[in-house]
Amino acid sequence: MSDITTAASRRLTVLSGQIAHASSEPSAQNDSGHSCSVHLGIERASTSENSIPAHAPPTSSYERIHGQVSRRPAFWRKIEVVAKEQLQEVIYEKAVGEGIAKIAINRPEKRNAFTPRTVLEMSWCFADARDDPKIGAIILTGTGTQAFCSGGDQTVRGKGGYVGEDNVPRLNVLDLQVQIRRLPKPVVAMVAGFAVGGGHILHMICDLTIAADNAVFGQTGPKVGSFDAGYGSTHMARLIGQKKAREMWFLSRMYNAQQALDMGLVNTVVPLDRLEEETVIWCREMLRNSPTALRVLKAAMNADEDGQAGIQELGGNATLLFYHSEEGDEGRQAYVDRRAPDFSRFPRLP
Ligand SMILES: CC(C)(COP(=O)(O)OP(=O)(O)OC[C@H]1O[C@@H](n2cnc3c(N)ncnc32)[C@H](O)[C@@H]1OP(=O)(O)O)[C@@H](O)C(=O)NCCC(=O)NCCSC(=O)c1cc(O)c2ccccc2c1O
Repeated sequence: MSDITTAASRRLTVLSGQIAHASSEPSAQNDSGHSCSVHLGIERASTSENSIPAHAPPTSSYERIHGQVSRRPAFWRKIEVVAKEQLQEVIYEKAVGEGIAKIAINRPEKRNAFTPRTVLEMSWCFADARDDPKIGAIILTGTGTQAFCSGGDQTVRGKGGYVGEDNVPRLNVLDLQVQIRRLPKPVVAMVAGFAVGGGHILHMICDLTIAADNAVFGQTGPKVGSFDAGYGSTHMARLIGQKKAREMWFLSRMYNAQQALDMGLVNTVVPLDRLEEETVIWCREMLRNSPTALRVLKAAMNADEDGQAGIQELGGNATLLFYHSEEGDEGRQAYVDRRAPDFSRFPRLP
């Protein structure tokens, strides 16, 4: 696809989102029995001249079967204690009756800048969401509408990193980046306001980014004496291309939501007051799909970038699936039975 076509199709993503949400959509019964309007989850390739209204009847069996998810608001249950610790700088919630977790940096007075403690708390929440078999999608966000995250809190930055209660200087957000990447469930950044510095890197690490129309993106490191020469630069170059990545870091400018969409930094842009609604819809669409398919796809896309560490992650998925098979179990059972394994009944697939 040419750059022009790509940019045009990205614009259409915004447009079709607006059409879908602005139109008077049909009502449907949701899973809790309440009346709700529905979202046609399939983008139609169309121009603005001949666009099909989103409330038109489904045109294919695929659309009829898969096209709609509920757009009722999620109902969140707050979790105050994680890893036996009271959360102080993060709000952690799970949606009642559906597999979505939400982790929000809660330092709005600092534009959600993170300290080592914030990062540690996020890490506990991600670990909890990973281990909870009911959770299939995780939202990362910041509280308030002014910032997703403004990166490391510069007031606690010491010579060797950011300093917390234990006085040890850390760059522990790097471990968090790896944790999010390795997490075998989709992580969605829900961005309102500023996503800058280390906060910009966090959204890039997430699998998807839903941006509000007030979102602002940028790298500030070269202005504040910092840089991320890991995923923050190399993954960015894969996302938006070498020239744009160098521009973003070398000039340290800010970019609005439409510019971010045009660059391929975000997946879609929606009005601020519909940010959570749209993010939840994207999560619900993913939750309908095969968790194993999503898991292995994420690992494959990581493996393409992550060298041996990526192959290890992808290989771990192969082992996990193999353990579920009779062939894999025959080896284990033979060991336990103190006999030689008999793999003769398993086909040598072409
Ligand atoms: C984000 C802003 C552009 C917002 O500007 P705005 O005008 O809307 O708001 P204020 O500037 O008035 O901010 C309100 C309030 O918040 C405080 N604040 C904001 N951001 C931070 C921050 N990052 N650290 C500390 N405090 C912050 C601000 O001081 C105000 O407080 P008052 O007391 O005065 O009310 C703008 O705020 C801005 O530019 N912020 C700084 C962005 C930044 O440079 N971030 C750090 C980049 S470096 C980084 O994040 C980083 C972290 C790592 O852990 C790394 C690890 C490894 C390698 C690299 C790393 C790295 O680069």
